[in-house]
Amino acid sequence: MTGAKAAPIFCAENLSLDLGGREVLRRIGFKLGAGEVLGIIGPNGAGKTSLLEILSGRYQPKTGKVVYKGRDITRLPLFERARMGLGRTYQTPIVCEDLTVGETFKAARQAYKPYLTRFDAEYGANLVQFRTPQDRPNSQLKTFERRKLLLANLLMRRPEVLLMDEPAAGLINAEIDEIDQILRMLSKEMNMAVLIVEHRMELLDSIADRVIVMDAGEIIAEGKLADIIDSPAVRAAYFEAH
Ligand SMILES: Nc1ncnc2c1ncn2[C@@H]1O[C@H](COP(=O)(O)OP(=O)(O)OP(=O)(O)O)[C@@H](O)[C@H]1O
Repeated sequence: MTGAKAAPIFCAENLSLDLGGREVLRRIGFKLGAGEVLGIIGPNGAGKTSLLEILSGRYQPKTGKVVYKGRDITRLPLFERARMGLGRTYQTPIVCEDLTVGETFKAARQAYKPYLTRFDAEYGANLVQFRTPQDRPNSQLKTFERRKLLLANLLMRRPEVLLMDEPAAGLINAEIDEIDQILRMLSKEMNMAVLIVEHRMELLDSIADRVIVMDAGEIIAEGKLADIIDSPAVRAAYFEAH
């Protein structure tokens, strides 16, 4: 069973957030099922990244809850959420420039206990078809290789929920197609729940089961991308000045 019909594994309930004395998120809620891909779109400043920060544990909300597998994890720090199976990726794929690919895998294997094996590292690399030689310095990696390296490092811990901030940023079309295939496989074959903040409509159109549109800190539309993208509320958010 896939999509919205699956039991939710990850939920946001009534999340609000103040930053710099201003309310940047208001009453945000959604449910994410195992095997489901939920896209989040919205104009600049809508609050998408702030929401990811709450979901992954960097920000504490003013109100509301983050629930993972039925457990309230709102107060748990980032690393504890990671241990429980929540993976987060960032818009900019930052790797340690002084390490090689092999050293990066080793550091990821030993990031926290239980330490993972080379077999786990190979498993992660195979999932994203990362074929760059182990002795290659990270400083020589292109954006796509950096993204894949970080994703492989994440996947070797076998997360059940992925929170992704613009996984297609800085990629060319052929690379976006590959990311599309990888995300499809992770969600539909491996049953991971995937939440993606993404500006590339073509990627979301292809893989998102459902999309949430945010504007000025609120959810203004939700549904299949094709059904909501031309709605008056969404058009107003994108094309009318606030
Ligand atoms: N640390 C901060 N202090 C004060 N205001 C902030 C802070 N971080 C973000 N904001 C404000 O919160 C609002 C939401 O920002 P956020 O980065 O979450 O939006 P976004 O939808 O991710 O935008 P973008 O698509 O440009 O990345 C914006 O108005 C932003 O200026």
